[in-house]
Amino acid sequence: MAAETTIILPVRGFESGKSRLAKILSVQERTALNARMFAHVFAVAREVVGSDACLIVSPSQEICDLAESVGAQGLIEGGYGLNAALEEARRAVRARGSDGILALSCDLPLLVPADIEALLGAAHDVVLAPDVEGGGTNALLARGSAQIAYRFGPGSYRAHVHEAESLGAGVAVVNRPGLANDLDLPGQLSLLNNLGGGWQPAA
Ligand SMILES: Nc1nc2c(ncn2[C@@H]2O[C@H](COP(=O)(O)OP(=O)(O)OP(=O)(O)O)[C@@H](O)[C@H]2O)c(=O)[nH]1
Ligand SMILES: O=C(O)[C@H](O)COP(=O)(O)O
Repeated sequence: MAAETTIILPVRGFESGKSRLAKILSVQERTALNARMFAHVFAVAREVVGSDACLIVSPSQEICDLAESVGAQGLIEGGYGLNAALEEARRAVRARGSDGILALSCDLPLLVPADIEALLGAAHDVVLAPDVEGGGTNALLARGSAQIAYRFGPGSYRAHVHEAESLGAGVAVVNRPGLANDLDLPGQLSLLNNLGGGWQPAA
């Protein structure tokens, strides 16, 4: 039977992601950091919906192989950035009949299962989790025919609200620490204290 909600996890190659941290972390350190954050978010997603309701979209064969080794679906993207990758993933998910599609960022060190459950429990067609500043979108759940265009990039939260309003879809907003605190900048590295070791910068 098709899953009620499928979670799409978009992830850049571990070596290339989090380029805004390149001034303070080496490529090896950023690789470890990205791998650690992905492992965390993926584990939480699997705990809530199960591996077979997770689709990882990435330019990295290694990451897709990793996803498939634990029963999730891996999809290699065509290479045109985050929004295009998510659209490709959404087509794949819809082809298998899932009703709800949750696009979830993989840079959320504080994420816990109750965060995803809060998104799934919101009774609206479009459910958004903005970042702490209200600029970006860290999670976007769209149900049924309310499949709004992905507008990730600067100001994406307002853009997603606008897309939903244009479609006449009801919007719920979920504000929780685990969803709002994405890690982008050096000043946010302390968020990683929530995770175990494996990413620490060299002394
Ligand atoms: N598949 C895929 N995922 C992406 C792409 N760009 C960003 N992501 C993922 O989208 C989520 C949010 O991305 P950002 O906060 O922009 O992270 P980032 O691109 O690694 O960070 P910067 O390089 O500092 O901009 C993370 O899970 C990223 O891995 C892309 O082109 N393709
Ligand atoms: O809304 C977005 O585009 C993504 O969450 C990434 O935003 P960020 O680069 O501010 O993390």
